[in-house]
Amino acid sequence: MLLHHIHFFSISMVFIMSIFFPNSIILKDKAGSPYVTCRAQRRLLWILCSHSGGRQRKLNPSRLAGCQHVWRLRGHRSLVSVSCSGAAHTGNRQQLFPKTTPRMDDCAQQRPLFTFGVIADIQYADIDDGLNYTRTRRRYYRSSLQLLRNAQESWSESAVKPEFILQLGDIIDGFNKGHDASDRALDTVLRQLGSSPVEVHHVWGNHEFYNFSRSSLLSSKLNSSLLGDRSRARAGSDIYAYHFSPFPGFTFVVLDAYDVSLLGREESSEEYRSALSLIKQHNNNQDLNCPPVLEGLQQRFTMFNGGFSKDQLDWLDSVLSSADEKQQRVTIVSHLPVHPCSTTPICLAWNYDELLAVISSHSSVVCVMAGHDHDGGYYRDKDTGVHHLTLEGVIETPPDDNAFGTVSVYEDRMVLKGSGRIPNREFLFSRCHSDTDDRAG
Ligand SMILES: Nc1ncnc2c1ncn2[C@@H]1O[C@H](COP(=O)(O)OP(=O)(O)O)[C@@H](O)[C@H]1O
Repeated sequence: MLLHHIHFFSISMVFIMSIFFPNSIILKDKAGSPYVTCRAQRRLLWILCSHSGGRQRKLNPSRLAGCQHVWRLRGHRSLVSVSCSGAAHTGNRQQLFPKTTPRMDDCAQQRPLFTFGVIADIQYADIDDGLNYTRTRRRYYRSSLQLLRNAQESWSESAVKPEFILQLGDIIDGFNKGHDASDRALDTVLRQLGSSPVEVHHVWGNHEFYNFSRSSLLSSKLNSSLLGDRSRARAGSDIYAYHFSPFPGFTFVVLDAYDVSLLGREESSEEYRSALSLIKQHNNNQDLNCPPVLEGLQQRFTMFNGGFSKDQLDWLDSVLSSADEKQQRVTIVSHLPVHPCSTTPICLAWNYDELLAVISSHSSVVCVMAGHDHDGGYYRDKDTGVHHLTLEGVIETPPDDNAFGTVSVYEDRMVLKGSGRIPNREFLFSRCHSDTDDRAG
């Protein structure tokens, strides 16, 4: 009964408002679908989402407002049907959006729920260009800062402002350490990143540990875990892993791929000893940065890689269980790629298989994003439907090119708009491998 009253009230409110503010209440797009356009109407939508059906939902007006000024209401072409905000009675947000979504080309016309920026391996240093270890790729240490600037300009000019930026690790290069320039280089890059108000989630890569100890990283601006969900934000005392939810129904988990590693661990620590024992089981070389074999997955056992401890995997397992229950979409973020088909084996996480096992036991994971392999890569896991994206690195991108992406998130997919050498990709959320899966990516 109460629901009917609320429903009637919502229809009446929109009707009355439309008489007084006819142009600001309902606008129609070219297809004739109505938009929510004014603050009052977003507020009304929020009230309905929050209270209808007596269920408090995690939506608030500022989130709605930040969320694009415009909310499309599904399939309702008449004024009265705006009361479809009462669809939130069921607590099912999907009903506010089309169930059948258009293909990628059409997504450009569809308003995303939210967007975010991605960028990897900036590796800034105020030094001349150089080459990678195998001397096959040029590294542009100085101009990587300009490429970051390009990314930010593009994000700040975009019609839909990103909710956040994912910085996928290796923000400054290890060479800074040798020049006693670690702090200066980090300040330079963070100042650039701070020039726009959008929040940045930082992932830690091997170059973070070439420059800083784990404890100093934890107390630095590269620790963005305070932006994460406060309850059970972190995986463990000095493990840098946390999760955050930028939009109802979506969770992002930042992982610490160097939790088990020789990097960032004191030589006297138990963690160092056990990581050393692990790598030595697979790599007999004097120089542990030199891969143990020339081909195959065993190449991953080098000192510039690392892995995930049992504590972190258990924590991830519990985060994903909770996400499964809430039917959320989870994107996992790690510096090291974890699927052998999404990268060259030399860049894989040591115990990538254990992480994949955790992922495959949960229905909520839709995507894994990583950096480290500067050539980038992509693979959709045929068994789980999870998309594994390895983003091309800024550091090996010429100054006249670009390497960043903007991801638009919809109910049933994410669409990566790549800039420069990053290709456009589409990540459908369906779990099972179907005929539509192969066109992803
Ligand atoms: N094949 C290799 N053999 C020996 N050392 C290597 C090899 N590849 C990389 N290294 C060393 O490992 C460290 C990390 O390599 P680097 O190329 O800087 O990593 P990234 O790809 O993350 O930028 C550097 O000190 C580099 O000299």
